[in-house]
Amino acid sequence: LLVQAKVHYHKWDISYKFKSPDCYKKLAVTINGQTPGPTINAQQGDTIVVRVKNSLLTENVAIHWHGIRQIGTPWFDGTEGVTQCPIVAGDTFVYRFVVDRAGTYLYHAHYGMQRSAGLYGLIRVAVPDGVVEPFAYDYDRSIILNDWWHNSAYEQATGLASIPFVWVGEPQSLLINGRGKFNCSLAGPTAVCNATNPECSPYVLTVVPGKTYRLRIASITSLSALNFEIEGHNMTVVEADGHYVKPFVIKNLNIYSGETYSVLFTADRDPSRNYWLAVNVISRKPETPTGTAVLNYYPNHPRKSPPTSPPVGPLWNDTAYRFNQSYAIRSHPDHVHPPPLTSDRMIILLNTQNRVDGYTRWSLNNVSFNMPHTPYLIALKENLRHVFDQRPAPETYDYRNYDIYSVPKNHNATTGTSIYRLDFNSTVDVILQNANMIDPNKSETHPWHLHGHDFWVLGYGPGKFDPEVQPKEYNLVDPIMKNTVSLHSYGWTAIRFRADNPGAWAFHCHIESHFFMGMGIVFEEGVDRVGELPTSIMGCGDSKSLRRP
Ligand SMILES: O=C1O[C@H]([C@@H](O)CO)C(O)=C1O
Repeated sequence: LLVQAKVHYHKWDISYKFKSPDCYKKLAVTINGQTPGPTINAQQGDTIVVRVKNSLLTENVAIHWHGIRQIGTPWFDGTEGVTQCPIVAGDTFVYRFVVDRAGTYLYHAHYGMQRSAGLYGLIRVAVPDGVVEPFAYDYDRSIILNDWWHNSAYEQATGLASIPFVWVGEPQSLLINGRGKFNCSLAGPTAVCNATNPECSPYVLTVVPGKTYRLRIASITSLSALNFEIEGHNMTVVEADGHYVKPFVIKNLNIYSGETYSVLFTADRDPSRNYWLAVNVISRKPETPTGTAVLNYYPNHPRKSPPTSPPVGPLWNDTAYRFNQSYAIRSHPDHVHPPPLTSDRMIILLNTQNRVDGYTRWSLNNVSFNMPHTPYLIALKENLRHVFDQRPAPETYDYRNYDIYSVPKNHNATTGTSIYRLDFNSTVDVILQNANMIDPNKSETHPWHLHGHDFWVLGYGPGKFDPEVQPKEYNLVDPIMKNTVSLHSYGWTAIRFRADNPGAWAFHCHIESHFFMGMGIVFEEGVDRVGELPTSIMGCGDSKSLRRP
């Protein structure tokens, strides 16, 4: 039987609109007038075509399809500066790619700090007809989590790139499916804040007593690590970043920016009342109120407030709690993709906060990433060698002598444009090593996202990674595959992947401001195998002359 893969056509108009997702009116980047944008629904093997019209008037845009590997279409990854030139104001750009694996994914802006302005949404890919998932449920629902600021992404970016440095600070609100609640009495005299605006009425998830729900939960926060809890209901985790998980039961879920999970829960509590869905900030000292939505037991009134106060989540600084949930995630026994038992290369990346010429930056092995504005993919394929530093980026750091628990002895670093060139089809290990920041007694959590691949998560641990010791404890039996993984405070995380997808791929901290401040690198593999680049990705920097109509 030949099953015809479908092609889904979407027409998106990107524009600024006044929005009040948390009751406070501000400018947001919207898709067809909405933030979050429309959900893309498809089936494994389908093709997605998105015709993006940039109607921002004075601002460029690019859209990344987060978790979609872009096999054979590295030019449609949507990463400005790496895989394409920005889509300039007034232009239309067509993305076309295959969603080759069922699961829950995201899309979002990948240009400057634009994502923080509201351009984001979900991609839900169903299994092929006749394929049965390793768990059962009655209904399938989505939850997209975000953090929200009242100043603009421009103001934030300018502060981060200024001397003196102006940090973005904690978000004003946490949003569940694009809705939050700011306390309007705290809004300044010139602000427009209306607590009864229907745009900021809480999201309501209505459930039928006795039924089991699959919740696809995604976090697209700009800064915050979150903890998600359904008051009074345990959850069973079954999927992470598009891979089936050995089911495990939790009271609440730690979710880092760029991660997606599916959890199951059954509406089996006292049906005479409603309950809270709650998100709380973890791993940074919370200054943002709990984000809430309503779990509405049918037939109670959806606006009937739960009689309790919302869950407050775990202690924000309980690092052991977060490590333990990370350790608990294993591949589903019937869906293990065993990793190669050895690797060809080990890259160790020390993550530090630094100063470069007085600016506050983040670095890997003392190099802070500076994106050239001729995209790497074009520079590599067309052999434009002057576009970026051709010397290899640093492979490791002085791990024998570096004290990860102290403020750096010398916090000065340099900026760089060099990349990591990988042998095609080789197996690569990357060790992320966390450390103390410039201020004493401070090491934050960083969610790292790899484009173009899934990786095996071989291990996490507190303290310093020693290449002679920790690899002996890797999980080579049933490690989960992911595209985003957390690096915990003062800890290390080890991942392994096959460099089998020709292209140029970003690997970076998913905290919007941290990537902006240089916390990322680029991998290249098999670029000689990349087919002819579409000229639609060209036109900026040194690719100007390459763009043909
Ligand atoms: O990059 C950052 O800067 C601040 C702080 O270190 C200085 O204000 C913070 O928490 C970051 O993650």
